[in-house]
Amino acid sequence: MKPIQVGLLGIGTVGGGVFTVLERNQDEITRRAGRGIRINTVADLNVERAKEIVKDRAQIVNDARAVINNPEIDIVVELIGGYGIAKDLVLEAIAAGKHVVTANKALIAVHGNEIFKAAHAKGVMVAFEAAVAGGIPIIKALREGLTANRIEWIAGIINGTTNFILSEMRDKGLDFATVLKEAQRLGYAEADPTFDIEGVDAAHKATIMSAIAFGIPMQFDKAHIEGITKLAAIDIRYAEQLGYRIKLLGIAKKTPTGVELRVHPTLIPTKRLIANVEGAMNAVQVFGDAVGTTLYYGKGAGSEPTASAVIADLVDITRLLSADPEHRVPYLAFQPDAVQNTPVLPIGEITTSYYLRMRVADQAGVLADITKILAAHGVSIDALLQKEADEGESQTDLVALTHETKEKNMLAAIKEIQNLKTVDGEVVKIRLENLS
Ligand SMILES: NC(=O)c1ccc[n+]([C@@H]2O[C@H](COP(=O)([O-])OP(=O)(O)OC[C@H]3O[C@@H](n4cnc5c(N)ncnc54)[C@H](O)[C@@H]3O)[C@@H](O)[C@H]2O)c1
Ligand SMILES: N[C@@H](CCO)C(=O)O
Ligand code: NA
Repeated sequence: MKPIQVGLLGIGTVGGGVFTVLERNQDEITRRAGRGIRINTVADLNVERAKEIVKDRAQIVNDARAVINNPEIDIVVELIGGYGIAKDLVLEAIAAGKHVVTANKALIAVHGNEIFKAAHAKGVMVAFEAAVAGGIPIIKALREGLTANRIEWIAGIINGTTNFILSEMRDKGLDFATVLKEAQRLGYAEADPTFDIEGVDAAHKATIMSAIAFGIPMQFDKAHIEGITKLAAIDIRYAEQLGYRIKLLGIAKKTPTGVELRVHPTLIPTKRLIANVEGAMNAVQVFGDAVGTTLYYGKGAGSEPTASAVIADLVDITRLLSADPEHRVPYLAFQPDAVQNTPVLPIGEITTSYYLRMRVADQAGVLADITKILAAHGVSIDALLQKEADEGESQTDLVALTHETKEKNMLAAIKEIQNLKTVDGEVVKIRLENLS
């Protein structure tokens, strides 16, 4: 089948990521979508910069309307940002019968009601997973995974810039202005960083989540918004002493009389998982009456993490356009004819790190014998812990952490180590995963 044709409006940070990831993973994405997804045309005011990424693999134009008016294009992806020209272009794309994907939280939070009305009238889809918490699939979780629940509340660290500022101020004692500059340098901040530090960006995202969780229109103008600019370092320290951490939270809560929609610095008990979300990471905690608490964590910004969410929307739309139910909701997430017979590896072939504990003679040369055996099997040591032998004992515990190695190499090394006269009994082996 002919690939679905996509027009990309804006190839900056996110657009560049979309182009790159779509190309890099095109085989896997096609196996999931049931159809190729091809960027037909890219529109950007900066054609020269666009060329550096696109080369000759798609058409490049400087006029976004040339994309919207192109009858070949099925889906328009808006990655320009802001509520100005982006709003006009999205409405025009809808009027032209295109499905729309956007990462633009400001646009959806402020003009979403109008946009959805137009899309409904035209029978087209508008998807915006990238607009909230970037790469974290929180829209999908709320819209699909949690549909059995009455959602009672949502609380999220949904602005990476401010979380980075608060973490760095606390851990390194740096001042606000220095850390904000660093956040801008790292590309976390909005074009206008007051949106980040004054809580506006978080309020855009909280507004979108409240609408999806409670089935209400977007009401950004009703959100209560406080940023972190008035937060004093002394209060961060006092809160720590009392067992709390201060985070900028976006909160949406259903009450019998209405919905709370608010963004402000908030004390959270330090022992909560979400209190330990540091740096530019995002996390959203959702409480549903049936499921209880669920927590979603990941990168809320950046080129490829955000592209990950944009492309997921492209796959969703491509699947939904399929006439055949089996292709719309593939049982194994990959299309039935694209499931591959990749083998599950026997345990000897897996790769991991290890914690090893052995009982060894407390004498010179033992450690050298053991490290020699490990090296001969290609196992390298990450850390060693050798306890002093207890009073009157001739043996002691030796504990080692290894770098990653194949299990069969580890087992061969352990067998030889156990054969050493200076090693007593079996080597205790526990696998270690860094999960970073
Ligand atoms: N950067 C992130 O981490 C991130 C994360 C989540 C959501 N978003 C959202 O994604 C959107 C894009 O953000 P970005 O960081 O990629 O911005 P960016 O500034 O890097 O890219 C925007 C691109 O649009 C182009 N552009 C501007 N006006 C145009 C016009 N009239 N026609 C065609 N092209 C035009 C610019 O030349 C630029 O290349 C924004 O809505 C932003 O809020 C960004
Ligand atoms: N400026 C935003 C980018 C992602 O939406 C942030 O810091 O989280
Ligand atoms: Na998301």
